[in-house]
Amino acid sequence: MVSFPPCKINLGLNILSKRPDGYHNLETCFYPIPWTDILEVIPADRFGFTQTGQPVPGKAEDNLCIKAYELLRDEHRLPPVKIHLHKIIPMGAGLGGGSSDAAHTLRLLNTVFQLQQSPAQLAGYAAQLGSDCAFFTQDQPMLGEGRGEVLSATPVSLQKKFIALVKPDIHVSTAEAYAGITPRQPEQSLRTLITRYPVEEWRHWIRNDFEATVFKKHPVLQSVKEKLYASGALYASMSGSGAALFGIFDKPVDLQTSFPDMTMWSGSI
Ligand SMILES: C[C@](O)(CO)[C@H](O)COP(=O)(O)OP(=O)(O)OC[C@H]1O[C@@H](n2ccc(N)nc2=O)[C@H](O)[C@@H]1O
Ligand SMILES: Nc1ncnc2c1ncn2[C@@H]1O[C@H](COP(=O)(O)OP(=O)(O)OP(=O)(O)O)[C@@H](O)[C@H]1O
Repeated sequence: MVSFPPCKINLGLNILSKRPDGYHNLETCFYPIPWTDILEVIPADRFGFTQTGQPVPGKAEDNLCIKAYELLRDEHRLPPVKIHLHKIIPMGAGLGGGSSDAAHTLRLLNTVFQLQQSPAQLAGYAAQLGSDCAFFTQDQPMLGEGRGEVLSATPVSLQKKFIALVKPDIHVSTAEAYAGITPRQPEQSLRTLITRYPVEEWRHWIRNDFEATVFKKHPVLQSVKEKLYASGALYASMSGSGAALFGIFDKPVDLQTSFPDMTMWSGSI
């Protein structure tokens, strides 16, 4: 069985406090974007994992698809499977591609072996694999709190808007980005602001707390954000801990000439 794990953008990202377990409490709005990997899981005589597309850094056995399989195998005595991952979503981008692959491996296994796990149960497993993973057990925008795994519905919609994602050739380590942050409590919660104001006013109210430190280290990212606004974006921001940025437009734009050397995705959602 095949699925198409999407990526996410973060509409706002407040890093609220550092926790005793080393993680940070945050507040964000995850929004799914159909820039996808391709993932196949089939029952087999012995376990196998193959990977094409962009090479994933690290050892194959550390791939989050394998970690996801091992988690459910141990809990539900699963038989062997063959997993194939075709990697398209840029890595080190703040787009959560690895997290999405992990969550979608859980979802495929749930379907293929009829495990009857509810979305909430799958989200519980996903949270053991990474803070962003639980979101990818859902197919709709969600507010994320806690370390990102405490999810609640939000009416935010970007339907009829045009989205462009730009990934400069810079890799940002999530752990390193968190290490550079001084947490803060915003005056008003993202949950309130994001529904109170229209997209064109978000730039005055909604921010990504990673931008200050990550832009300082990689000034080209600041210039990409400025170019997105200069091209007519209603709102532009870095996603997660970077290095991808996105712009939200009210009509299709051709940004290929503005960002000739960068990996891009654009479309309506
Ligand atoms: C930046 C975001 O993409 C925003 O959605 C996420 O918070 C990142 O989530 P993720 O990649 O799933 O992160 P994890 O794999 O759980 O953690 C990687 C590292 O990031 C840091 N980390 C992550 C999430 C969080 N809420 N607080 C943290 O401090 C920790 O140092 C952790 O060791
Ligand atoms: N299936 C996978 N796809 C991508 N990366 C994977 C995968 N499995 C393990 N990884 C490891 O996770 C690292 C981060 O990948 P990912 O694409 O999730 O980063 P990201 O876009 O910065 O996401 P996030 O914002 O969730 O940290 C990779 O550099 C790689 O070492």
